[in-house]
Amino acid sequence: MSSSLYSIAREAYAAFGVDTEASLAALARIPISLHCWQGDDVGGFEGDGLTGGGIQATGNYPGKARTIDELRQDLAKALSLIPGSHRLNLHASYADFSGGKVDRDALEVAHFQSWIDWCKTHGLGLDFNPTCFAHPLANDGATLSHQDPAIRAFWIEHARRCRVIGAEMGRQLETSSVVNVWIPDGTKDLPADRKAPRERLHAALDEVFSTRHDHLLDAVEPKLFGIGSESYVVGSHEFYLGYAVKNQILMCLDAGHFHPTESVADKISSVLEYVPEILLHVSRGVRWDSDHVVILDDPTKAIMEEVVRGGFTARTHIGLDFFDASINRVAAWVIGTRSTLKALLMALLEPSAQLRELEAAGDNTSRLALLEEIRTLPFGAVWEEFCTRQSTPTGFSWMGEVKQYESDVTSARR
Ligand SMILES: C[C@H](O)[C@H](O)[C@@H](O)C(=O)CO
Ligand SMILES: [Mn+2]
Repeated sequence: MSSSLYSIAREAYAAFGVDTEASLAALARIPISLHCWQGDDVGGFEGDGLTGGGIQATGNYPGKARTIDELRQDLAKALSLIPGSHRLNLHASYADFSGGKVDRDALEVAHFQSWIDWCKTHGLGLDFNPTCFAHPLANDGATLSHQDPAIRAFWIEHARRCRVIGAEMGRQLETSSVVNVWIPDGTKDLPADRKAPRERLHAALDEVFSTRHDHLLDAVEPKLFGIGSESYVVGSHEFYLGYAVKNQILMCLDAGHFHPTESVADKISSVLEYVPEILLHVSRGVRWDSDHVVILDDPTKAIMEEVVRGGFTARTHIGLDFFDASINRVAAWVIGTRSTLKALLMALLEPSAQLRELEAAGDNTSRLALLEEIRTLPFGAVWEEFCTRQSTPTGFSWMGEVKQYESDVTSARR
């Protein structure tokens, strides 16, 4: 039964022409892809952890997952506290090596079958990523654009295999897998030659993407700068936007990968003019691409407003990309995913028809007034109703469950 608070909220939104029931139904249909790498600080199961390659997890909060079983247990806990039906986003470095370890250019579906089975059991779709970092052959700061053809070939083979694996994940789970290519390639200081690495990357990507697979959605992820690639990133925005448009694949927009004064929200309708679909990496950069846990902040709200206002929900794949090792990792997943969902729900509760009418009539005064007025509508009651209907904890009560889990499970990990 709906709460009396929700009934009041429903009336309040109805006064603005908003049907909260339709918004709740729409939210329930939007999956968020939870990134496995928040659970263990991007460590993976190859044994070497996060080394080299342009990303960095900071913090040493106790209790990180050390094995596949622990990571799955933590993910299941987080998912039980997040309303809705979601997906898992897996990196290749999280392969199941129980049958024997292989290098990345020899990975096969068999190394991910237990993940596919786990996702099936938990009703999750599965997305995938080649891992082109934290590997001796990535230590030069170059992978797919490496000047050594043998090293380039290694990474081409890895990415090619990841697409085969992703397609099989999509086939078995009956929901296409988004396979996103991000590479750390770039230089710390000013390069003498910006052109040659980009030519090599272009040719390498053409090899990676040369085979068509069903049940697979290819995505490429650009970046402004990274650790060790402060002066030059081979896979820049212009590079990948051109590549995605030319090949009609997905462009990944990571909220931390632009200059801090740029609006990622503003890019969505531009990019979707030219590519069929996009992948979002919802993140929170603090001064730089720091990958802080997503919160209900203005940039996140603006991104979701654009997705909803543009009618882009079916063409947008929403993934998370943060890794904070300084707080409870299960809580980090829950905070970031619930905040992303809240931003989406807020966008779905906008009186969009009224706002468009005012804009079309040139009444920009009323448009601004209305946008300000709806900020104080009783959003919280609609969110709580969503949590209740999805049988997940309302309010702050989920944190008690994380604390209990910490004391029962993760605190014993050393
Ligand atoms: C682990 C991810 O692939 C990585 O975070 C990438 O998506 C990225 O954003 C690198 O800055
Ligand atoms: Mn990213």
